[in-house]
Amino acid sequence: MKNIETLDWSYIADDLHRKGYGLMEQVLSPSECDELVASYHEPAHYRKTIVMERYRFGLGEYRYFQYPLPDLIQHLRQSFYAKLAPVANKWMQVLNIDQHYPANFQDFQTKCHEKQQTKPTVLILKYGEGGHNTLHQDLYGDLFFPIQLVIFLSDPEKDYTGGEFVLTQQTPRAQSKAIVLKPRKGDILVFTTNFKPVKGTKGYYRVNMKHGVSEVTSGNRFTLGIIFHDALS
Ligand SMILES: O=C(O)CCC(=O)C(=O)O
Ligand SMILES: [Fe+2]
Repeated sequence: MKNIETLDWSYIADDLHRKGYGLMEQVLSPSECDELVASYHEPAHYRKTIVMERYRFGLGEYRYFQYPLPDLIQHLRQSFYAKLAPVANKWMQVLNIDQHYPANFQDFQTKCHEKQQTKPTVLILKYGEGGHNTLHQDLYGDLFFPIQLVIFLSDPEKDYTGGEFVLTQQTPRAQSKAIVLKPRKGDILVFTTNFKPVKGTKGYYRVNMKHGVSEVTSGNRFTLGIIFHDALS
């Protein structure tokens, strides 16, 4: 894994402010990705498996990790949080929302626990042919962090086809804009969980964002999602 400290954080912060997402290329090595994919089949890591069609979330399956998280994931969650908290705080400030995110992850987690949000939300997702994920937002209680990550564990065109990552951006009183991305294995996509500020003529306003995955047309696609807030259940 690349050293998180040496990634270009000012570039990512800029992209998040401007577009609501930013891509960090080749952060995990192919073997780290393969190990995570292999761990999908070790039930001891997980607290719950969700068959997506049962809830009409799409077609595919995902598993929520159990605490303690594997070291690599815990490290990514803590170190990305610390880099992203200033961006989140800036968003809340310009939107006049009374929410301050502590500088370090442990303190944020304590705030989640105080709201009974104690269950880990980190998940690994698997989509086969026909698999897809309907547009959604990952909110798991009142307290949420407005930015999250997806780590791409499979190679587009080699391991699967189709399966683009889709973001929609909904400006008040307008139709949604779609953004379609196809990151490579080992890339980390950082994106908005529910809304981001946009500067208008009379100050900042909110645009809502959702994300999902278009249909996988062949092969298998695995991703790892890191959401920073914990869940009520
Ligand atoms: O599989 C994907 O690319 C999206 C996963 C997702 O919705 C998430 O991690 O929150
Ligand atoms: Fe999601």
